[in-house]
Amino acid sequence: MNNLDKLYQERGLNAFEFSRGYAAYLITLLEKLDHKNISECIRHLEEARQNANTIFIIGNGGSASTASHIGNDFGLAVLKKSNKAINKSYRALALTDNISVISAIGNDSTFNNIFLDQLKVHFRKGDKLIAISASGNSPNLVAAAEWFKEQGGTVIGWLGFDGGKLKNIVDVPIVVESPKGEYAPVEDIHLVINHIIVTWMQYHIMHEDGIV
Ligand SMILES: O=C(CO)[C@@H](O)[C@H](O)[C@H](O)[C@H](O)COP(=O)(O)O
Repeated sequence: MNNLDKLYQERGLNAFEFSRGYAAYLITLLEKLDHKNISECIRHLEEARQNANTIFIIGNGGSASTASHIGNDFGLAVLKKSNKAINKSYRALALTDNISVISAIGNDSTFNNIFLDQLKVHFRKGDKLIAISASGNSPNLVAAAEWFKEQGGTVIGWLGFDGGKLKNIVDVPIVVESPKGEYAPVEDIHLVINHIIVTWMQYHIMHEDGIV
């Protein structure tokens, strides 16, 4: 039984109490956030921005939507706040968004290659990869991360539970440590990490541009 099972089953909570208990539990996980590795992640993103490299983002299911969200925020949310004439935004690309390419790879090859094959097309030296996975064990992410590292690229993992296989593959693991199977809080906190990073980037670039 994980913590959410316990919250509902052992305490027999109604919706109001469950909502309050879920929020309180999220706070306990947020308090354990790995700020050292979040700042290390930002250091790699900055390096990519300074050198005009691309940051690829990948994930399945709920984490695919987080990848799309990051692709939007790292690029456009940052551009919005900076001096558009200079355009110092991050070159961020979610590989979850082209259904034509994903369905072709899945249909013609194997679903395990949906990110790997896209990376084979787009990867350039100096690029970075963010792999988002609650379990850390999705085979298509593991295959993409291993190949990316073989090319000399840096891989950052936004992970959950015990970090899974990806924890030992990636260069920078940000693990929302939690009982196996507790997807919802891990996915919630990955979005919080996105917003921490994006908000910091916005201030950082506005500072560079002399706006703040
Ligand atoms: O959103 C959820 C669960 O909250 C699901 O869609 C979940 O993301 C999918 O089962 C994924 O395939 C899980 O993959 P991963 O995060 O463990 O790599």
